[in-house]
Amino acid sequence: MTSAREIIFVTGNANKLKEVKMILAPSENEPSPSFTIVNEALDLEELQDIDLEAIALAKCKQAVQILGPGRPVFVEDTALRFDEFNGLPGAYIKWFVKSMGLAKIVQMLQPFENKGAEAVTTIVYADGKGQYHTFQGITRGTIVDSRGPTTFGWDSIFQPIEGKGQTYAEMEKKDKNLISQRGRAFAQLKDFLYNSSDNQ
Ligand SMILES: O=c1nc[nH]c2c1ncn2[C@H]1C[C@H](O)[C@@H](COP(=O)(O)OP(=O)(O)OP(=O)(O)O)O1
Ligand SMILES: [Mg+2]
Repeated sequence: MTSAREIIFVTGNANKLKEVKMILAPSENEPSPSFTIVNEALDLEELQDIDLEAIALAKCKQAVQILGPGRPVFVEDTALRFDEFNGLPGAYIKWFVKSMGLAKIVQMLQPFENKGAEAVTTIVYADGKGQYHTFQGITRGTIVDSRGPTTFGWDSIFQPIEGKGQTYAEMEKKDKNLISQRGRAFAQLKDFLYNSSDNQ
C-alpha cells in the first residue's frame, strides 16, 4: 500500500481542527480516503474585508507562500453575520469575542427585535498544482443569551434555526456538524477530495 498523500490544514484553532477531522473522516460505508490531514498552526494575517471569499483566499495564498507551492493546503475563515448590522461583525467576530466577551455581544442586539444571524465558513483549498478552489457553508440562526459550555468561540450564543432549540454549545458534536456552516462547507471539500479524479 502506498503512503497516503498529506493535505495540510493551516489553523491555530484546535476546536476547528477537531470538527474538521470528524467531518472529513470516511463515514461507515466509505472506503478510507487516499489522503491524511496534517495540521500547521501558523498564525496567518487576515485581510480586513467584508468579502469572505477574499479573506479566505488571501489567507490561503499566504499559507502557500510559507509552506511552498507544491503542497496541497487549505484554510478556512468563519464569520458571524448579524442581519440587523448588515453582516457585521462578520469576519471580525473573533476580535469581538476576544475583547468584549459574549454577554456584551448579545447586548449589542438588545435594542433591536431582529436577532437573526448567519454563520458562514469559507474554505480555500490550494491543490498543489496552482489551482485554488473555494467552498462555502451557511447556517442561519438566532443570537441568544449564552447557554452551554463556552469552550468554542460564540457556540453558546448561536441557536441554529434547524436544531431542536439548542445552542451549538448544547449540541453533540456530530449533531452540530450535520447542520453547521463548517459541516456544510467541508462536506463539499470532502466530496471534492474523495471524488475528483485529478485528486488521486
Ligand atoms: O463553529 C463555530 N462556533 C463558534 N465559534 C466559532 C466557530 N467557528 C469559528 N468560531 C470562532 C473562532 C474565532 O473566534 C472566530 C473565527 O475566526 P477565524 O479567523 O476563522 O478563526 P481562528 O483565528 O480562531 O482560527 P484560524 O487560525 O483558522 O484563522 O469565530
Ligand atoms: Mg483567524
